[in-house]
Amino acid sequence: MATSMKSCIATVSIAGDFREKLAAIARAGFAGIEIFEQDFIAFDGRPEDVARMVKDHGLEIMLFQPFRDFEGMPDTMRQRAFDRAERKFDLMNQLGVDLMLVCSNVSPHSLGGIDRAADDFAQLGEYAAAKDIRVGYEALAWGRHISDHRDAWEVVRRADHAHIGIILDSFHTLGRGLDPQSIRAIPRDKIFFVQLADAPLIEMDLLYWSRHFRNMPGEGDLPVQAFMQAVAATGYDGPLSLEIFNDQFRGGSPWTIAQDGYRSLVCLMDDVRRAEPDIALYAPSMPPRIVSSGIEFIEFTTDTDAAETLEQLLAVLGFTKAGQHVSKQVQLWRQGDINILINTEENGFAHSAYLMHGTSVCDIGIRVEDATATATRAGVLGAELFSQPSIPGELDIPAIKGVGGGVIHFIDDKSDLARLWEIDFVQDNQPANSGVGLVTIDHIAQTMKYEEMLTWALFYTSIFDTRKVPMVDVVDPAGLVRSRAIQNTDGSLRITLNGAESQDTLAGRFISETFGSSVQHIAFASDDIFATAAALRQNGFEALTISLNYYDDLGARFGLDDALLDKLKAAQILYDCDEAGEYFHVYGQMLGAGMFFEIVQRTKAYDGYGAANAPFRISAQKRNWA
Ligand SMILES: O=C(O)c1ccc(O)c(O)c1
Ligand SMILES: [Mg+2]
Repeated sequence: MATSMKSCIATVSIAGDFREKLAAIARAGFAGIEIFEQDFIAFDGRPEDVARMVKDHGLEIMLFQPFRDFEGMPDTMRQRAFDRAERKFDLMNQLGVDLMLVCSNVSPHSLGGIDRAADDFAQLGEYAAAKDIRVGYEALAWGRHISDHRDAWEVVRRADHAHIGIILDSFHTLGRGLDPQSIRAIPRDKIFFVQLADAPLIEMDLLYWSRHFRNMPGEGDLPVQAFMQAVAATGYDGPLSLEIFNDQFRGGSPWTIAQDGYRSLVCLMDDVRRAEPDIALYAPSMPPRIVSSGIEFIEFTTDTDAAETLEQLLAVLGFTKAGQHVSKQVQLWRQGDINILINTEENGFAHSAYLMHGTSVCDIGIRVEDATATATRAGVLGAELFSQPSIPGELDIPAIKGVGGGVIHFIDDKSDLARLWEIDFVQDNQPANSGVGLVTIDHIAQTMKYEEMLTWALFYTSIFDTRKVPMVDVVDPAGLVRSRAIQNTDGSLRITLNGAESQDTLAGRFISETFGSSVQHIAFASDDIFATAAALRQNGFEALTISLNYYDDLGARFGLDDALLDKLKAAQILYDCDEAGEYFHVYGQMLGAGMFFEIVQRTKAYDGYGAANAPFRISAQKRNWA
C-alpha cells in the first residue's frame, strides 16, 4: 500500500518547454508526470536524456500516452497496430516508464464489438508482458465504438490479461453525464491509472470541449468529487493525475498552473476523505475549509503625502482616526465595524508594496474561527506563509501571501488576536465623529488578468468555506471584463474577482498602472443609503455622476415611482432588484490609478452586486476621469 499520495500531472497541462514544465511540476510538489508523446517528440534529446532529466527533478514518469486507434481494426490493418505498439514499448523501456494509455479508437476503419476489442487487448497484453509493460484502456467520450467507461471495463474484463487494465478519466465519464457510481464495482487492481479534470459547463462538441476547456478539479462545474469518491471506494491507491487540456494554461505561467494543480488535487482528496471517512486515503491532512465571518481590516500602504489625501477622503466618508500602532507608522481609522489601516512605514512589506504599486491595499485581515488552523490549511494547500519581525509584546498574527502578492492576515476570537486593537494600537481619545452610517465591509473587488481568474477563485474556494457565483460579463466601452463573486453562506465574506481581457478597460488600466495591485474597490454597507447619502453630502462627498438616461430607463424597467426615482437621481444612487430583494449603490470619485469606494445597501435577501449597472458605472467613471 502506498503511504503517500501519488500525485501526477500530464506534461500537456503546463506551458513552457519540457525543461520548464519539469521544473514547475517538481517545485509544486508532484511525485510524477504523464509524458505526452507530443512533448517527447518535440524535445530534442534522446529518451535516456529525458529519463535522466525527469529523475534529476525527483520525478517519475508514471504514464506514457496516448496510443491511438488500436483496437477493432479490420484484419488487413490489425498487425500494423501491434507493430506500432511494439515500437512504442521499446521507446517506453528507454524512457523508463511501464504504463501505456491506449485511448479508444476513433478511426472510421475501426470495427465495433466488445469481443473483437477484447481479443485485441488480450493479444496486446502478450506483447506488453514480454517488454514488462502494462497497458491501460481509456474510453474517449467521442470514441467511435467505445465511449463509456463501462464498455471499456467490459473489454478489459473479457481480455482477462494481467497486463491489461482500465484507465479512468473524470472528463470522459462526467463530460458525457455518466454516473460515476458504476466505477465502484471495478476491482481495484484492474484500475491502472486515474486521470482527473474538471470543466465549465458549456454546451459544445465533446472533443472540442475536452481539448480546450478542461480545468483543474474544483475550477469547473463537473462532479469530480463524486467521481473520485467512487474511485476511492474501490480501494484504488495508484497515481492521481491531472490531465488538463486548456488553451489558457498552455499560455500561462508554468509555475502558477503547476501550483494550482497541486492545490486542487490536495483539496479534492481532502474533500473525498471527509465525504468517505471509512476509506483510508493518503493525502496530506489539514483542518477543514475555513469558515470566515468577514473582513476585520483593510490596510493601505502609502507615503506621508498621499496619506493626507487618503485621510481626508476617509474623513469625508465618515471615518474617525481611532488609534496609532504601538511601534509602526500605521494609523487606524474606524467607522461601525470597519477598520481601515494606513501604513506609511519606510521599510518592511508594506513599503515594498508601495514602491511597487503606489498607494494601494497591501493587506487584508480576515476574521476566522481559528487563525492558526487557517494558516495551516492554506500552507498545506501550497500558500506561502508570511511573517514579519514584530517587537516583543506585539501580536504575531498568522498570515499568508495572497495570489496577487498582497498579504492576508487571519484574526480570531479564541486567542489574544481578539484584543488586536488594544494590544497593537494606542487608542485615540478624541470622540468619534458620528459617521455617515457605514457599518461593515460589504465586499472587496479584486482585479486581475482574465487568465488569472481561475487561480484566484481556486485560492479562495480551497481555503475558505465559500462558493463561486456564476460568471457575469461586464461591458466596458473598451472591452469585456468578466466578473465572478466568491462568497460565504451568510454573505459576511464577499470578494468579487474581475478579470480584464483588454488593457484599455478600467480594470485593465488599473492593473497595468499599479503594476498588478489587486484591490480596485471597496464597498461599505449602510443600513440606510439615503441617510448616508445625505450625511456624505454634508461632508462634501462628491458622488460619481450617473447619466440621466440611466434613471429614465430605471423607471421604465422596474416601474419605480417618481418620488423614488427623484431620490435616487438626486443622490446618484444606482438601483437593482430581483425576486430576493433590492440593491442600492453609490460610487465615489476615482483615486490615482483607478481605485474607488462604493457604498451599498441590500434589502431582504438580495445577494448580487448590481452587475446590470456596471456598464453605466464604468461609462460614468470614464467620463469623470482624466
Ligand atoms: O483528446 C484526446 O485525444 C485525448 C488523448 C488522451 C487522453 O487521455 C484523453 O483524455 C484525451
Ligand atoms: Mg485522459
